[in-house]
Order: sequence, then structure tokens, then C-alpha cells
Amino acid sequence: MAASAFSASSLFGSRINEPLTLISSKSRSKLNSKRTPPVKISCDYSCLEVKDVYYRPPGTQINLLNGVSFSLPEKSFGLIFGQSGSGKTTLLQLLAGLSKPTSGSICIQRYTNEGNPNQSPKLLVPERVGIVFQFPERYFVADNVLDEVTFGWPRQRSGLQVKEHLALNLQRAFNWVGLNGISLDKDPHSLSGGYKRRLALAIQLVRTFRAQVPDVLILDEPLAGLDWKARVDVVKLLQHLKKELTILVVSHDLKELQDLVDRSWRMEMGGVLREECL
Ligand SMILES: Nc1ncnc2c1ncn2[C@@H]1O[C@H](COP(=O)(O)OP(=O)(O)OP(=O)(O)O)[C@@H](O)[C@H]1O
Repeated sequence: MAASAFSASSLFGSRINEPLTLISSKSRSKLNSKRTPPVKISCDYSCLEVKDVYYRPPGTQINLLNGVSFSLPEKSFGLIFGQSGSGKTTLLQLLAGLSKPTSGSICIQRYTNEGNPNQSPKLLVPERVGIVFQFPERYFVADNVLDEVTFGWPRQRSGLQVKEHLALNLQRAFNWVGLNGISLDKDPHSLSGGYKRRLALAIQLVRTFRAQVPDVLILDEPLAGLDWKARVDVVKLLQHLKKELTILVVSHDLKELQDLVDRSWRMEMGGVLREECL
């Protein structure tokens, strides 16, 4: 990312309009030297596996989800559609760890190239899930892009290494979502519809990048409320992100998304999920 993109506002105590060096040269050379060993090509892959999930909100007598099961291999695009009130958002909330299933499991399972599980399944943890809710721009809180992305980052001096790591993640996320040319001084609310969605995605990617990419990136109605140009823009962006990420989308916009979809399911009223090809 161009240094000029980071020339505004404060990060790690730097002053507004002071050119900002996100990563110290020492850390950069350390990171570069870490990149040099040849990458070991591994043929195994992981899969998000949801098994027989029931959900009944505490204090109620009705199951909102009834035996939901599905799987989504890494770097594929899953789409869930269905009538309003059928339980789609409830399922996303469980995947994001915002509520716990009453029974059933939500795990990441690794497989060998031959399709055999090569370790016991690991529970999907919230830190490894990015979730972009409907109309994410409504939740923007800062008056410039940089503060919006770094909202909630550690501010104390002792966390310098953590901050450098986050800054690297920020660069990576902005590159991925095509925000690298943007001025970090800009008011997030003044961005175009498509760019607001890019920013919301970048925030989630920065939050969830660890050693690897997040286990799953979830988007609830990513095209809702956008004009046609921004819709095309977001579809292209998702097409691009799909090469690197496992993406699960809830949407009513089946036509616009169908070329991206690897697996799709209909949520029926009463929280019953059935596979249905588009
Ligand atoms: N905490 C709760 N307690 C009781 N009922 C709830 C609770 N949360 C949601 N519901 C109900 O569960 C059903 C499913 O809601 P959900 O928001 O998951 O549907 P949805 O398929 O995402 O709908 P939409 O497409 O309109 O967003 C709805 O009837 C809703 O009113």
C-alpha cells in the first residue's frame, strides 16, 4: 500500500498529517526473511461442518433451527436463501458465536487429499469468523477511515508488536478489498455504497487475520440497499475474495450471485435447511 494512504490521522500516537510508517524496518526485514523458505505444498483441505444443529432461545419453547446440517469446503462460496423469518440470520449468529446451539456442532474438519479426516474436528471459534451484517455502514462510528478500521485496537505502549501485526493485516486487508488507493482521512460515511461495503469487509478481515485467513467470512445480504453499480462492484469483489476465502452469504439476490455459488441451501420456515441447486 502506498505510504501516502497512511499519511493522515493518528495511529500508534503519530500526529495527523504526519507521514506514517506502519511497520518498523527491523520488523519488515524480519518478516521478509520469514517469507524466503520455499512454501511446502499441502494437499489437505478444511471444511466448515455444521451437524444437526438445533437452537431454542433461552426461555422460549420454540426451536428456531431444527436439525440444520451442511458443509462448506475451504475457498468455496455457499449461499443460503429462503423466506423472511425462516431462521437464516439466527443460523449466522450461531456460526459467528453470538449464540450457542442448543444441540449439535459447528466445527472445522481437516481432510487429506483422499478425503479422509486427518485430525479430530475443531470447534469453530468467533476469532476465526468474520461477519458483515446487513447495512454495515450503519454501524460506522469514526469520522475517518483509519479510526474506523483501528477502532478497538490496543492503545497502550506495551502492545507494539501486536499493533505492528495489526498494521500489516490492515495493509493486507485493504489490498484484498481494493481499498489501497483510498485516503485514510476520508469520512467513512462519505464513501460510495460499494466502498462502504469494502470497508466493512476490510474491518472483518483485519480482525480475523491471524497466521492464516479466517475460517469463514459471513455476509448477511451484502447487496441490500446498493444501487446497480455498487451491486456489480460488490459481486466482482466477492468473486475475487473467493479465491482466498471461504464465504457464506445469506441473500435474496440469487440471480446476481449465482455465478459465484458452489453450494446453496434453502432455509424453510421453522428453521429446516435443505440443499437446493440454483
Ligand atoms: N430471541 C428470539 N426469541 C424468539 N424468537 C426469535 C428470536 N430471534 C428471532 N426470533 C424469530 O425467529 C424467526 C427467525 O428469525 P431470523 O431473523 O433468523 O429470520 P431470517 O430468515 O433471517 O429473516 P429475514 O430474511 O427477514 O432477515 C423469526 O420468526 C423471528 O421473529
